[in-house]
Amino acid sequence: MGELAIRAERLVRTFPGGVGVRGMDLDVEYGEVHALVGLNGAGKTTLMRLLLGMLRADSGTVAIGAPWSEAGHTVDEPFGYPDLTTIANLTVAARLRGVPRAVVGEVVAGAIAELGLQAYATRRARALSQGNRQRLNLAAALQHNPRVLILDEPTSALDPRGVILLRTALLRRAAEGAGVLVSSHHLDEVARIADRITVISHGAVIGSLDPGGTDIERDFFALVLAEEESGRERMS
Ligand SMILES: Nc1ncnc2c1ncn2[C@@H]1O[C@H](COP(=O)(O)OP(=O)(O)OP(=O)(O)O)[C@@H](O)[C@H]1O
Repeated sequence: MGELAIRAERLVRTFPGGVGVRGMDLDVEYGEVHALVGLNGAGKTTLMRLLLGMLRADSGTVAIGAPWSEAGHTVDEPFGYPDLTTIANLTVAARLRGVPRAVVGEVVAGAIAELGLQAYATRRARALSQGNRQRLNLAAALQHNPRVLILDEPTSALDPRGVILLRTALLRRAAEGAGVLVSSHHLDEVARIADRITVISHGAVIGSLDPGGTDIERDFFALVLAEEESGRERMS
């Protein structure tokens, strides 16, 4: 196996109220979309925050194969500066990722077109709908063509057109060699874009799903219920 975009080994992070992530291993290769699925509270966001260094692990290691300027994420992102327009927000985000001043206008225009934000380009962020705020966050995460992408539930507020735009954008980034980690509750959507699907439950990886499977929802619940059953047996 070649160089990895993301590698996490034996990651542990315990919260006062219980376990967030308990001994997780995960890797993302360059050129693939790797999806994380799991029920609410399974540990997806915690894992992503650990990968991005937003949260300190109790133990375990994380390696990201790109400098910050070549990474993009939408984990815990606010929706931009509320008083700045879409264009201004994206310009700031691009400059912060080191996009040269000479090409920043072109990069921002490309991101606005890619996420379908043309009609909102001069609108202040605070006046955007929730779905368009999510598009703005995604545009900021994608516009500098990062080599490593970490997106937490990127379609949660998107309309069907937005879902298609994002799908196209992520498949393009992966085809160009980026490593993409994405969490989602939309199993059908995940099956369309992911090369690998990892299922997590109660802070641990419990298995994987075949993106080409005929009934991915059934396979998902089979894994989750088996894990819950074995958890109950351990407790009894
Ligand atoms: N800051 C925190 N303090 C205490 N517990 C936390 C904190 N952050 C997360 N947790 C706990 O860690 C577990 C995993 O939460 P996490 O947000 O990672 O789940 P998730 O899989 O992203 O869920 P969802 O699908 O609902 O977004 C949950 O039990 C949650 O309550």
